[in-house]
Amino acid sequence: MSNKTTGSYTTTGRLVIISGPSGAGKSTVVRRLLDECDLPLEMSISATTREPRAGEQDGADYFFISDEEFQRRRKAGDFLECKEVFGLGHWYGTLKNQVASGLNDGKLVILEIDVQGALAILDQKEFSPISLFIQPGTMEELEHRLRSRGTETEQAITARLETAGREMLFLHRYQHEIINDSVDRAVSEICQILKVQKEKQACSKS
Ligand SMILES: Nc1nc2c(ncn2[C@@H]2O[C@H](COP(=O)(O)OP(=O)(O)O)[C@@H](O)[C@H]2O)c(=O)[nH]1
Ligand SMILES: Nc1ncnc2c1ncn2[C@@H]1O[C@H](COP(=O)(O)OP(=O)(O)O)[C@@H](O)[C@H]1O
Repeated sequence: MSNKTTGSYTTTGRLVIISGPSGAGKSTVVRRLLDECDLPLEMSISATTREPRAGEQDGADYFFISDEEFQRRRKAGDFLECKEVFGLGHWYGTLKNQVASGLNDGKLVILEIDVQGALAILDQKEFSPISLFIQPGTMEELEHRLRSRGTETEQAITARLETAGREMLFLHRYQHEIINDSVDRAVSEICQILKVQKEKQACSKS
């Protein structure tokens, strides 16, 4: 991942940060984007210490690992960024080895991560990620989506809603705001933004 001569990250690929409140529809939109957007996209699979939900697969949705393993890998420097999200004791982190080959191969490597993690990457000068903040329209809609998804306890829903209020304050740090009131529209807007960025990058190299 690190360019041996300059010590900086290679610029052939690009990180794409997709974040925003839990329940805004990030996973739904990213899944569709990977299927429908005609660009060299690659998903970075994060590690987490939370329990898998019904239907989630290790190595596809996340690498589900123990607290001990997570902290061991954290100390070993395996993460590009990692955070305890929602204050419920669950850690999430972007693994360096998940982004390295994609960046070297010129891919747009998608990081679906929380706002703290996004800010940590935006603060690292060696990256110039494309950053998108997905939001649901209203807090009422967010709560409705979290409840109807049916995956969280009441405590987890409350933590997500409280965190959402704080996350909205960082919207200005992102290049693009996507209001996900229609998945079709959100997917096509994001695909269009990524195409424009990819074109710009190609032009600046030629
Ligand atoms: N900082 C960071 N956040 C992550 C990472 N992977 C996932 N997240 C975020 O952790 C939060 C919780 O994710 P998850 O438990 O899957 O719940 P959901 O957002 O309600 O679907 C979401 O905001 C994710 O975007 C990661 O590698 N790093
Ligand atoms: N535009 C939308 N309109 C209505 N429901 C949506 C929309 N996008 C996502 N959802 C639903 O909202 C819930 C949360 O979406 P999800 O993708 O899991 O959010 P996140 O990954 O941001 O936590 C899911 O039940 C999903 O089907």
